[in-house]
Amino acid sequence: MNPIKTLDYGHWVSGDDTQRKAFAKSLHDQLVELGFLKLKNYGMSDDYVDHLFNLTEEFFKLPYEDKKKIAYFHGPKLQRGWSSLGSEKSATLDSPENQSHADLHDAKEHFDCGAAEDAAYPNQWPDASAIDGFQHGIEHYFDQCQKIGLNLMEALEMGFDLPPRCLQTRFAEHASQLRLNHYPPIQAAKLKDGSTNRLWPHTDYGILTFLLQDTVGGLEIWDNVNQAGFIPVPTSPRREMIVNAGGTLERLTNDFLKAGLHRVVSPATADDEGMLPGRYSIAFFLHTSRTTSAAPLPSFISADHPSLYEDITTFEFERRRTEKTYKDEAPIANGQEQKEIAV
Ligand SMILES: O=C(O)CCC(=O)C(=O)O
Ligand SMILES: [Fe+2]
Repeated sequence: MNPIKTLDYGHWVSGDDTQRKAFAKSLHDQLVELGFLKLKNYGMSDDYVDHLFNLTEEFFKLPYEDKKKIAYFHGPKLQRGWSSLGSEKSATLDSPENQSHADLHDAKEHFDCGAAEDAAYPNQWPDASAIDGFQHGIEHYFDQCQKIGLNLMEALEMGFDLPPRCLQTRFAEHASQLRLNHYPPIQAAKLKDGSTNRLWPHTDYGILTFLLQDTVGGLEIWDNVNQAGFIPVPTSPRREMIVNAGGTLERLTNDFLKAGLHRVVSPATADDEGMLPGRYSIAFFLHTSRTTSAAPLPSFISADHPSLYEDITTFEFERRRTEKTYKDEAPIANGQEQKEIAV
């Protein structure tokens, strides 16, 4: 049986005391045991989510020249705008099996943005004339996710029996990020040759990630319960929101809770010789204010379990992680090369 449980978010926001306590306990248990769960009834209709996926598809279908205008180049700034195929290298992150594989490619392109209020790192949007309603639609979804995230922080405080508001007060600044992912159609055989994957195993950096995926499949999570390999995340029902714990939460809890390792591969049902269809996903990364500490909270430190992490800011933690993924960055491929990398 698939161990990813589905929690009813409605029980948290409008349930009675018993339902709220049960939700907080399940959230805690799922994150501690597996690092993943799914949410239903999170307040967005199927039509709304369809609209988001339509905007996502429209963005990636824009001509190469339009995307290039808002290309992100690695540097001191945070990721904003379009990252071309192969520019980021998730294989250099933290999977036990791929630590030194800087030459492995992710067969995807993505678009990143922060909060509209995040003046320190302004967003880069495509021309409004090229794609109607994109900025407004994505900003709106961003705000919905941020609200869900803050609500879940209260649930986590209850689930972990932490002092009230000790997590919620860490979000004064708007430092979360939203990523649209596009995995272009690719020959299944290309993923089997060992150098390319849709997305190599990695953990995310923030507190929690909220992920929506389309119906193509291929997302797999590490089975932390049995330690017996990766297990597929079912694509149906499509509208459930997948939640996973990120690296900052792992640090704050002093490893009491581990960040969920995940990857995107060929779906199990794929024909080994054929083409995999293109795939889209939408990931929201809930981050604390950049100046807050990423050292373990006092509640998770004891004589038996001393602090495992140095006291750096969450921003510094994220910066170090991003630095790794752009190691050996290739120059941005031109339009034709983009197509060749994809197939
Ligand atoms: O595409 C997916 O399903 C996963 C995306 C992901 O893990 C990420 O963007 O960090
Ligand atoms: Fe991820």
